[in-house]
Amino acid sequence: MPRFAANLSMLYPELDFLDRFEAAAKDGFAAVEYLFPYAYEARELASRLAANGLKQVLFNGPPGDWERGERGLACLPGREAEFRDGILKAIDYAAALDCPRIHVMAGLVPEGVERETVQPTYLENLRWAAVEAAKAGRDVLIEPINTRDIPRFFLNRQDHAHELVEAVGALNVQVQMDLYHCQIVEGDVAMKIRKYLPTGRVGHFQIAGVPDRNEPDIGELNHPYLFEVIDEVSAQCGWQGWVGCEYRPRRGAVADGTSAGLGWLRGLPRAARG
Ligand SMILES: O=C(O)C(=O)[C@@H](O)CO
Ligand SMILES: [Mg+2]
Repeated sequence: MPRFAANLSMLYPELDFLDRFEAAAKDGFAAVEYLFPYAYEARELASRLAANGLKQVLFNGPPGDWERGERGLACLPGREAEFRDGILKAIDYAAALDCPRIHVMAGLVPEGVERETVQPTYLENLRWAAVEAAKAGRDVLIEPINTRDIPRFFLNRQDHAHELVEAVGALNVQVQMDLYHCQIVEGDVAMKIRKYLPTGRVGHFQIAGVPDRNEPDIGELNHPYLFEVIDEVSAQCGWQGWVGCEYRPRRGAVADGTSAGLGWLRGLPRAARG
């Protein structure tokens, strides 16, 4: 089975953020990811990781003004200086948390502007981020996201993400393949895993039930089958990454907490949470 990381931005909403580390470890996770570390001192987060024997495997660069709806700066002409400051801050956090990857959110295509118009800005920003991250020994990830959840998001499809990674041409730029978004936008998920994982350009997976982003055993995707596909292809190509559990608990959220909804994980053959 693949190795699973708990997404602490979505799992354990019944707990304060800093208490979610212990909860994930108690549920058997060996790794965590979350959206943003910036509201906390890096040393506080590092001590939570260490106290609970957890690895940090992913977080996002600063997204711009999240409360006002911004979802990344990478494709926004005129925001390059802010983008660069954010990437440098993220690299500092990644060093302090010993986190190998940073997800750089693409941002929204401005109203009335064509996607192609902002692509040069996106590529230029990614190239710059790749160089800075490489100096610090980190990978930069880009993630196609569906437009039902984030209308006008610049990057929606796996093929576009892989074209952009090729265009940047840096070994430390990879695709964050979120199977939830992939199913909503384009489907044919198993074949896309088979197509893209052997390229060495997939840095991380994420999962959630489709369509409602709840536990992976709710909805239209057959995750045990997809995990077998990831296992089979990984065995052939040597992929050793993580699968982030990025869903909003439905089964356990109210009565018993997130743990009660983890039956899908406990039920997997040779369940590997770390
Ligand atoms: O929404 C997702 O999917 C993510 O992985 C986030 O990092 C983007 O907000
Ligand atoms: Mg995701």
